[in-house]
Amino acid sequence: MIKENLTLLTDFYELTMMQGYYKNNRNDRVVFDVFYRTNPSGSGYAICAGLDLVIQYIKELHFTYEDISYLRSLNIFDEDFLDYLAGFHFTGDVYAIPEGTVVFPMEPLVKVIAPIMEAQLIETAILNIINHQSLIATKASRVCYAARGEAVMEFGLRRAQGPDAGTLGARAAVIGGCVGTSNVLCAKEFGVPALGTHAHSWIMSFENELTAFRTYAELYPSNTTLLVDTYDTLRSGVPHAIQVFKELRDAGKMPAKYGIRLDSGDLAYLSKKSRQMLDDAGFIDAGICASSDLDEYLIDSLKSQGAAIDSWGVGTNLITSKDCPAFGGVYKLAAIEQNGTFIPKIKLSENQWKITNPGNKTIYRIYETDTGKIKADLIALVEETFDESKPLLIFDPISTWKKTTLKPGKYKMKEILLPVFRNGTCVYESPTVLEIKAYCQEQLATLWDETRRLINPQEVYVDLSKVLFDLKNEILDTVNSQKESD
Ligand SMILES: Nc1ncnc2c1ncn2[C@@H]1O[C@H](COP(=O)(O)OP(=O)(O)OP(=O)(O)O)[C@@H](O)[C@H]1O
Ligand SMILES: O=P(O)(O)OC[C@H]1O[C@H](OP(=O)(O)OP(=O)(O)O)[C@H](O)[C@@H]1O
Ligand SMILES: O=C(O)c1cccnc1
Repeated sequence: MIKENLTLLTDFYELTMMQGYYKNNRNDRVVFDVFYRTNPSGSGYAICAGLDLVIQYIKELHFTYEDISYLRSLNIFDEDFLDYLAGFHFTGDVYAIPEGTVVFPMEPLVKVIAPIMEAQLIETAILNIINHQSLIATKASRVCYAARGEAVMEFGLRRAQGPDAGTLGARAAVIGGCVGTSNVLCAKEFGVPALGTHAHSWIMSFENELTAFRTYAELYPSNTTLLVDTYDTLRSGVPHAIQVFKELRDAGKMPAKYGIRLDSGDLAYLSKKSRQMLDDAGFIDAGICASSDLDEYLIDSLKSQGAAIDSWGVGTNLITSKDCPAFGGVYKLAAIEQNGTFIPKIKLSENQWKITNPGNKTIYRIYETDTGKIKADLIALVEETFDESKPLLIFDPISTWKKTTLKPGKYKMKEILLPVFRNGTCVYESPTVLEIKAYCQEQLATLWDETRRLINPQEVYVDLSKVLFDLKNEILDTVNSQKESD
C-alpha cells in the first residue's frame, strides 16, 4: 500500500501543464514552496510530518509502460511528450523541515527546486502527504497535551478515511505523542508499539462477564486490562474485575500491568468510583483507561473534573481530525531561473496575508538563549547571512510597527530547512518513527506554555528578513504600477 509507485497520484492539470511546458520548450528551473496559512484546530503551532513518504515517492517516480498506455488512451497527450514521460525521473533539489518539528503559518515546510515540468508533477502528491500527516500529528500533540503526559493510545483505524489514512495517520499520531496504536499494519511497517485491550464482543461471546474476564486474564498474564462497561460498570464490571484480580493475587500471579477500561457513561464519575473500589480492594496500582469519543477538549475537561483516569484510548476524533478535517497546505511558485539567476515571483491577493513570499528562501529559528524557547522564525533569502554577534532587528511583516531588536548573546539562530535531495539524489536519511516522536517532544518543549494552550493560544511570530521584506514590497510596487499603466 505505502510502497507502491505513486507517479500517477497527481492532478490531471499537472500533466496537461507539463505537456504545455514540453511543447513550448520551457523547462527552466523553478522554486516552489509548500506552506500553510492557518494552524489547524485553533492550535498555536503545527507539527510537520510526512517527509519520509515524500522521499519514497520522489525516489520511486517513474511512468510505467501501463501508465504511459493509460495516458495515451486519453487522446490528449502526444507521442513525443509520452516518450519524454517514459524516461522521466526527478533531477531536482528538495529542502524540508524535518518531521516532528513545530512549525508555523507561512513558512516553507518543503521547498522544491527543479525543472518546471518535474516540480509541477509532484505538487499534488507532496501536498496530499504533508497535509494529511501534519494534520494528524498536530491533533495528536494536542490530545497528548490535554492528557498531561499520560499515555494516549491511537485507536482510530476502524473510523479512519480508508486504509492509508488509518495507517499513515497512526504513524503521524505516534510522531505527535501517542504511545502506540491499535493498528497492527502501522506498528509493523513503522516499528511502533502495537497496543490494545479487548472489545465488548469478547465479553458478550461468553456465558457471563466473569468467565470472559478470567479467560482473558489467563491468556494475557503480563498485561490484563478488562473492559468493564458491557453490562453495568459499577455493579457488575468493576466487581468482576476485582474478583479476577483477587484470584490472580491469591494465586501469586499478579500481572505486571493490569487495570480496567471504561468506554461509556460519565467517565469522571465512573473513574472516581472505580478507583475507590479498586483501592479499597488493595489494587492501588490498577490502571484506569478511558475511551469513548474523546478529543483534547474532553480529556482536558475530564482532567479538570478530577477524573481518576491514567491512560486514554482515542480513535475517531484523532484519526480524522474531526473538528478540522484539512490542513490547508499549498504549493506556490516563488522564483524562476533565468540565465542562472532566480527571478522572484509573487502571487497577489486582495488579502495581504495571502500574498506569497517571493524568492529562493530559507528559515531561521530564533531561540532565546536564557530559556531555549522559540522567540520567532525568520524567513530570509538563501544568500543572506546573519551574524549572531550583532543585534538583530525583527519585525512583523504585516503590522510592521511590532518590532524588537535582539541583543547579541541573548539569541541563537538555527536554519531549519535542510537538504533532502540534491540533483535528484536523496541526501537525507529519515530517523525512525520513535526517534521522530522523541525529537517532537523536544521540539514541543521549545514552545512557550502560552502557545501550547488549547484555546486562544499566543501566536509565534514568523517574520521576514529586511532584505526579503524590501524585495516583496519592490515587486508589489512594480506589479501595481504595471497594473495602473495597463
Ligand atoms: N464527565 C464527563 N464530562 C464530559 N464529557 C464526558 C464525561 N463523561 C463522558 N463524556 C463524554 O460524553 C460523551 C458520551 O457519549 P454518549 O452519551 O453518546 O454515550 P456513552 O456514554 O459513550 O454510552 P453508549 O456508548 O452506551 O452510547 C462521550 O463523548 C464521552 O467522552
Ligand atoms: O470512541 P473512539 O475515540 O472512536 O475510540 C474507539 C472506539 O472504538 C471502540 O468502540 P466500538 O464500538 O467500535 O467497538 P467495541 O464494541 O469494542 O466497543 C472502542 O471501544 C472505542 O469506543
Ligand atoms: O484495543 C482496544 O481497546 C481498542 C482498539 C480499537 C478500538 N477501540 C479499542
